[in-house]
Amino acid sequence: MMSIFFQNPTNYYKIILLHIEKISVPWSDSEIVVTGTFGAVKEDDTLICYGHLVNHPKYGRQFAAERYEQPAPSTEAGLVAYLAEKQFKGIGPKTAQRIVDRLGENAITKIIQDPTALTGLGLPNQVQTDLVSTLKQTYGMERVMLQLNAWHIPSRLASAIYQKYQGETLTKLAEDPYRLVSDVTGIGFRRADEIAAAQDFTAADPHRVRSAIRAAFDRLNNADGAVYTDVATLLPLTQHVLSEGVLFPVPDVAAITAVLKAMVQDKTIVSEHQRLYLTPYYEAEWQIASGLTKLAQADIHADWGMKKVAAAVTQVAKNIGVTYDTSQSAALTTALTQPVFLLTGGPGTGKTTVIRGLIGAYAQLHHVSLDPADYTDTPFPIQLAAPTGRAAKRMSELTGLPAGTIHRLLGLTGRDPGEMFTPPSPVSAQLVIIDEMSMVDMFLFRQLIKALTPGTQLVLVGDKDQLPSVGPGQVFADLLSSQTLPAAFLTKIHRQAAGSSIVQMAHDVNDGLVPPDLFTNHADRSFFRVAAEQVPNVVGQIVAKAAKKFDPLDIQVLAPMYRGPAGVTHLNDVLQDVLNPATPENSKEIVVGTTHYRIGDKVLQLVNDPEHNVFNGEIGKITSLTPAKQDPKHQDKLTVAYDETEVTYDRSDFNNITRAYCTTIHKAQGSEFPLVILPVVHEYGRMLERNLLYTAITRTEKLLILVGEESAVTAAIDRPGARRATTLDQRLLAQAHNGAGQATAAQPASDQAVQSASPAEPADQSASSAAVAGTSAAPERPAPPLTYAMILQHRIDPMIGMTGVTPAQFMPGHTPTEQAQEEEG
Ligand SMILES: Nc1ncnc2c1ncn2[C@@H]1O[C@H](COP(=O)(O)OP(=O)(O)OP(=O)(O)O)[C@@H](O)[C@H]1O
Repeated sequence: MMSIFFQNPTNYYKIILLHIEKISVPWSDSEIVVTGTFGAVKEDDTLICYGHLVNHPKYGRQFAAERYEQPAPSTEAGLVAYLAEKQFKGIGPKTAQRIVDRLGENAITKIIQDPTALTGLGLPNQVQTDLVSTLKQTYGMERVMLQLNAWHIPSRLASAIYQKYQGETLTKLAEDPYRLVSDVTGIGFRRADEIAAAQDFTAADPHRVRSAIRAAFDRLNNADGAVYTDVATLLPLTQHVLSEGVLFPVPDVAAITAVLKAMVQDKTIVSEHQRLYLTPYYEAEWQIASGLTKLAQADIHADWGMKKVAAAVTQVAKNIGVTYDTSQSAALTTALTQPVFLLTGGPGTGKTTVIRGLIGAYAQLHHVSLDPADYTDTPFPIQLAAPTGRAAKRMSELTGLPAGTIHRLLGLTGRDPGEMFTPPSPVSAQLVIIDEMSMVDMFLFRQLIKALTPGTQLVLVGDKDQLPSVGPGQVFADLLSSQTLPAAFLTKIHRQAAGSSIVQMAHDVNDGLVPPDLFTNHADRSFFRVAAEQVPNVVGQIVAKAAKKFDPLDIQVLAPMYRGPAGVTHLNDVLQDVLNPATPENSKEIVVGTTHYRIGDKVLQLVNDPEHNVFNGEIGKITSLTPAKQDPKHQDKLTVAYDETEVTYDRSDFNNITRAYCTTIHKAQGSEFPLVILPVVHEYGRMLERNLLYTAITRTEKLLILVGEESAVTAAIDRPGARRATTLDQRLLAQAHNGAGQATAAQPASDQAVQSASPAEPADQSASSAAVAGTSAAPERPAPPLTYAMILQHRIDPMIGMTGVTPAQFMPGHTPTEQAQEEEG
């Protein structure tokens, strides 16, 4: 028996008062409040709930059910009574008895699966239709929820699954439980594997192997930023994924290879010259290359003659008050006259100064006003954008013009992964300038390119040596290394004139040099030699002292990773105690996992949220906080003040923020801070790479304090970051070799990039299965020496991790017997 206090019809969350028959936790009352996700339960139902006792701030002790079971009517009499209930209109005890006599104890399942099972029982049509639909709506869902519970799927995920597949849930999961991995956020290969095991799937079931191959790609694409892989890397990784599902033995290589071939055949995977791509990645590269080539070949009506351009540059230099150096002037001239232009350079080389000049000279040459007030009805002709909110804000401050995130420019929310695969809103601008290009991943860049119309000028600015994007690809580095687009590499340091030794140090580190004075203290930088275990304590002391001189928002500790004693999480614990300790005056807290938030805490926004005008990378301060027990609606709430906005978060949004006394170096990209404190210890392991150190150093505006082990710093400088496995540079070269006509042909309206790539990459798809099989139907197109050499230089040994596997195993028609013969022979 129960009373339902509350139910949310959209996610099946319910609060129920249950009369207790039996309970296994200490409880003295005869009733208990239970919360959780429940199917269509009724007041006289019996439920078995699994979960734990919790202490609700207002309502006290309750039982939080993680899953539940509902014993189905287990006797014919129970079933008759159930079907005779008033919810089934037109069915009384006699009709119910007839149904059960005909269909037996499994009557409900039989009716749901095949409504014609009721034919011949003399039920009026309307009664029959109502019965089937009520059973499907209620018992159908209930049955699904029960089954999902039986597979130990937590209620939250169970309701997400039901919402996705509705009445077809069990049929779809019987066919292929692995579809959950791509269809429902929060379900990975291992959980799908458990459902498969419960349904008697076999270890080498093609759905299972296919899903493991996708999971292996997913790890390579997202953890390593790779766009493609090869058989020798993919097979052992797939085996590793398969071995994580402890319920099955690991299938042999032949079974995996067979599925891999099938995936190539059905175009889930593209195989080209021994490289394997998930098709969307392959297509994205071609679409970027052909879209960019089209932009680069469009007429931008910039044929004023060099004299006029030079005059505009001179005028703008005068207005800004600089004398551009030779490469800066050349960069400006090219940017003004070319449809697509790339500008790269280290810190202080004048990238922003060139952008400012470009905007001024562009306005002069095109006779456009730079006053946003003149554009109330028409879009501003120059659009400035950057990948993070902070970088956009900086861009706006330095140029005096409006700037926003790329997401905002393209109308993307940042919340729905599907939006990267649907057409973006077109961008109506004459000139688009993107800063911090090294942070832009291939899918975001593809959306940008798709949103631009040929005739729009595009200027991409960044520092190619900084960390590549968090997402897959290394777009900016590839665009530059393809040498197919007009580009300028600024190398002369201008900021040094202001007396900064940090900028020079950054350039040295980037060149792989250990500056001789690296560990001596300067006015603007110092080094604290400490052992790894002392780092948290020493960083805490430095920050405590610095907080007397600096606004705590201007002090930024950076570390490469979250875990470990010198990792972001532990340093945040230490620094929160230093900068914002719990005191009797500041005792209100909201606890999220192991984090305790208090008023005054410095926090970082982790995702783009255009709705609230706050973006990934922005840092703010908690200004008010209401724990649930003090809120009239019993909800935890906290408000964060950012530079330009205030955002209130409730519990469902708490994952969007984290403490920011210390942040990862990746998250700090696109931002600069007056004081940077940078621990560097061997504990960071393989993350200690040159471009990571370089990126961290270049976040500093005024003062840099390094803390840690000298040998860890020199080790990082000695270790250049690995090149990501991408082929965008080759695609651009192929487009460039094809000329204007081919570039247009290479991007048909339907975005059939795979087929469209044919002129440049003959028989891409027909070569596919052959390449997996180890032969190449398509002759290897000789790549220009620079790009090809780069790829060779970083090429992974194709047989790494393949002990006991021979290349012959990938030959057509290979069977284990053949392999045995080859080995014996
Ligand atoms: N040609 C020049 N003559 C004199 N000063 C210059 C020149 N170019 C740039 N500067 C100055 O050098 C400093 C750095 O320039 P700028 O900010 O444009 O570089 P940046 O490449 O954008 O640097 P960062 O990537 O670190 O932001 C600025 O103070 C700028 O005014």
